[in-house]
Amino acid sequence: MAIFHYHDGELFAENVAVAAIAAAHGTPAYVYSRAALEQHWRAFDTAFAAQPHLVCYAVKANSNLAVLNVLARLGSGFDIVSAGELARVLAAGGEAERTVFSGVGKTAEEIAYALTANIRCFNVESIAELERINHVAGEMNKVAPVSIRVNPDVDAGTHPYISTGLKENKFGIDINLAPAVYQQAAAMPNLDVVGVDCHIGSQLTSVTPFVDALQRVLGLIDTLEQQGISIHHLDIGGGLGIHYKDETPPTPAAYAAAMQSLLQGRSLEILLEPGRAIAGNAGLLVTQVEYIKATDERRFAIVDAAMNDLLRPSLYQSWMAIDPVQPRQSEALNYDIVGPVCETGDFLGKDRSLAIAQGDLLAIRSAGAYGFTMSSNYNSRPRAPEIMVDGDSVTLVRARETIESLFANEQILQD
Ligand SMILES: Cc1ncc(COP(=O)(O)O)c(C=O)c1O
Ligand SMILES: N[C@@H](CCCC[NH3+])C(=O)O
Repeated sequence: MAIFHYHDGELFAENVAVAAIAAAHGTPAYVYSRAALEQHWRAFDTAFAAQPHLVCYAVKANSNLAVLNVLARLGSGFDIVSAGELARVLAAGGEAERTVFSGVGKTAEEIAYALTANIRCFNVESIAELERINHVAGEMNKVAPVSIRVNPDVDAGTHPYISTGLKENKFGIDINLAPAVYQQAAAMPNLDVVGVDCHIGSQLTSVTPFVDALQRVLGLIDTLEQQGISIHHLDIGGGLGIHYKDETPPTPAAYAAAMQSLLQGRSLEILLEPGRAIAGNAGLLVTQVEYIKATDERRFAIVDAAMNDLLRPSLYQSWMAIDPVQPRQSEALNYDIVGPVCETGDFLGKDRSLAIAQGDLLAIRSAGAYGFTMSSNYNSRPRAPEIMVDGDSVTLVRARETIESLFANEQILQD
């Protein structure tokens, strides 16, 4: 049985009617499925079972403590990009020793915090960052485990805003320059070179760019071996796409098979950093139609969720499925699904054929990744609650923000 499915004419999350969740917690609201999170994480873990590996879930996709805790209980590692994400992992019961620290802009404070926590590895993105980590580790009398994120100059074939492995992107170190940078790193007294890292982009729907990148990275590892630098782990990043509309991304098993065909005979531990493929289709955003408004040009369904709740359609023109929670039999008409925010770009879907009326609930699908984590308070809108379904049980895992909390840290001048 699909985890989000229709039964008796209404949408369910596991064994719970989405309309019942909306009635209890209001809208807009994020709804996650524990079973889906577990199933998606296990799909990666099982696919790579043939070799030493660690699935390091990319926290940025969905960093709710309950989500991180569900994955930590399975033995997940984590990929973080800030001190805040590390603090979340630790608060959720995850282990720093199973956590890698990515990102181009780590501050000295973040590096010190990660070293104190005993992080598994820093994925380093520049020479200046290597120098900073070496310096901070030295001051703390520590040796920092590092791997260098290399940029293999591979076209991931995805949206330009989420492609990261091209020379023109800010990420990583040019793979052609990497041997010299590894020599520099190896000579720094407070660094321990343990790995190579590569992440080429997000929402990839073909294995070809992954395979191309892996071939280049394995060539680098061979070069490094010849230069006396031995590599313990290879972090192949995240990026595997999901089904939003008509994509047919490779399954984790197909992805693993393609990668493993190149890895045979090598004694490398493989680290993975999937985010979207674990959390994306484990969540939806439920929203209510506030008004129907027709002009000469278009028909709008104005809903109570907006770009501040779910930015992907506005930011990337992403298409996300929008389904009625309790479908009607009436005639379907074309609607633009828009929010109350004062921006023309505030839309969740355009030209959608739907049979709906004022007051109806809609589910925006595939919203478990890069949904809540990219939300904001724009237009002074409190952030939506997050709710985890587990079989028959429903837990509010983050309460709806209150209006007072929006300005609790502000103050007015005294005179
Ligand atoms: C370094 C790094 N690792 C992992 C991820 C997770 O990517 P995805 O959610 O596409 O699997 C990202 C985001 O693209 C990233 O920048
Ligand atoms: N936020 C993006 C993905 C960015 C990946 C982060 N490295 C999305 O929603 O598709």
